Amino acid sequence: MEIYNYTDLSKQKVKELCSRQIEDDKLVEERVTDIINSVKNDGDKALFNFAKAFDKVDLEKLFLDAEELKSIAANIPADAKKAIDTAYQNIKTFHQSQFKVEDKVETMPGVVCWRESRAIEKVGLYIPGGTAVLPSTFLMLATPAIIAGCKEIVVCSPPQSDGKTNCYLAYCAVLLGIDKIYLIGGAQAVAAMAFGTETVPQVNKIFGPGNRYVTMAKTMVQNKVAIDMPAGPSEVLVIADETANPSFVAADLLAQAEHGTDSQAILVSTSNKIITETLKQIEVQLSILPRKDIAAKAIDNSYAVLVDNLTEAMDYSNEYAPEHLILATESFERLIPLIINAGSVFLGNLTPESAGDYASGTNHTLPTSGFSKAYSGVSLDAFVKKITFQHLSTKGLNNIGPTVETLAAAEGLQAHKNAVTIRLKNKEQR
Ligand SMILES: NC(=O)c1ccc[n+]([C@@H]2O[C@H](COP(=O)([O-])OP(=O)(O)OC[C@H]3O[C@@H](n4cnc5c(N)ncnc54)[C@H](O)[C@@H]3O)[C@@H](O)[C@H]2O)c1
Ligand SMILES: N[C@H](CO)Cc1c[nH]c[nH+]1
Ligand SMILES: [Zn+2]
Repeated sequence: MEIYNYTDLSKQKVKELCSRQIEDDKLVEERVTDIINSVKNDGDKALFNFAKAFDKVDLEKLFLDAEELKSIAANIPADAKKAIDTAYQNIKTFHQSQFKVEDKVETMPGVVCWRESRAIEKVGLYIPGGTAVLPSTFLMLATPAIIAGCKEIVVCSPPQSDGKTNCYLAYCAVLLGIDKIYLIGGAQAVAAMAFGTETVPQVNKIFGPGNRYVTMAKTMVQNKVAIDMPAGPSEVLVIADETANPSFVAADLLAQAEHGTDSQAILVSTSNKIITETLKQIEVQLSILPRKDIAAKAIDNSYAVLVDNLTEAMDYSNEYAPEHLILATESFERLIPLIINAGSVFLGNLTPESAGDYASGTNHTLPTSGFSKAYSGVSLDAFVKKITFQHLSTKGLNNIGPTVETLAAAEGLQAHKNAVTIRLKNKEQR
């Protein structure tokens, strides 16, 4: 892990350090284009072929039904079942609290405007399953979809080598009342949900994190379906001052590093001592991780920045726009107003990022690669559309009419003007 001194960094270097561009992005784009075209042209046949090529499995069929899921779910260990139940309750509680009915507003006498939410009817959820199968993502996506009232929820996740799914995902399906899991991974799953195949229903919006193939596919199908956001390789930025605990900081950095070799774990600190001790702790903790090779590579692609003060640290973080921001400092309260760009924030020395990954209640599907500059993470809002309504009474028509007539005339749109004039003139027909 390289260490930089913020005062020595040129603007160009900061930009470079904040970019998540990887050299073979072009290659991924070409591969994904081919995959999308195959699914578009050959439907299910392409999906069977990709399962064989990428997941090394000869599938008999492309999904598991409710009976099969129930029988696989029966194998879940009791402690895992309890943990999933607890996480589900917290996620449900937090997302239910996001349900808000907005007030009607009288913008001028007799002119009333308001917004109502309607669920997106058909949604597609992608649950990663390459380097690790993520039942937590199933909870994070399906829970708000159900609360929002989405009618059709299509779930895709890569198949295991036995052509099935694991007991944790199956248990989530049973718990959530989802009666099918499509055994499809990668860009091909995204293409299947975007265009539909003989077996996979086409959806209106695709949600979920994934590797570079999945994320590239999501960005490429956007002229056909909506997507939640680019939620690619996980990343974390930790701001630590001298009140931080280096072993906690190291643990948080490694937690995101173990997701994949292309994950990033960035440390920004006001203290040289904290940086040195954290790096030592990373070595110690890394050695006992089962996924140490993956995490070590991600740590190699990451870096630390030494800053003069916490305000400078926040400046760097806002430029980087991390998926996860950890404020490992007792002064976290005063930093909150300075946060401009971040997917989700973890406050103080006792709040591990893993709490948000699994069970605190916030959603872990978050924008990566600097997209937290413009996107929010998944929430209940992502599963609904907001429809605006307006109603004009006689008083309202009289009040607003002349304004609309004048503006329509200014734009040279006579029919627009007439739609008002005809009503103003025909008082008896109102
Ligand atoms: N941003 C977020 O909110 C968030 C949340 C959870 C996980 N993640 C990230 O999701 C990612 C999950 O990635 P994963 O790989 O474990 O699972 P994945 O399910 O995203 O990808 C696995 C699939 O990738 C496809 N694939 C693999 N190699 C390929 C190749 N060479 N060419 C074409 N397709 C190929 C295969 O179809 C395979 O089924 C990780 O990077 C993790 O950090 C992000
Ligand atoms: N950290 C991931 C989001 O970037 C979510 C996750 C799932 N399981 C563990 N972690
Ligand atoms: Zn994680």
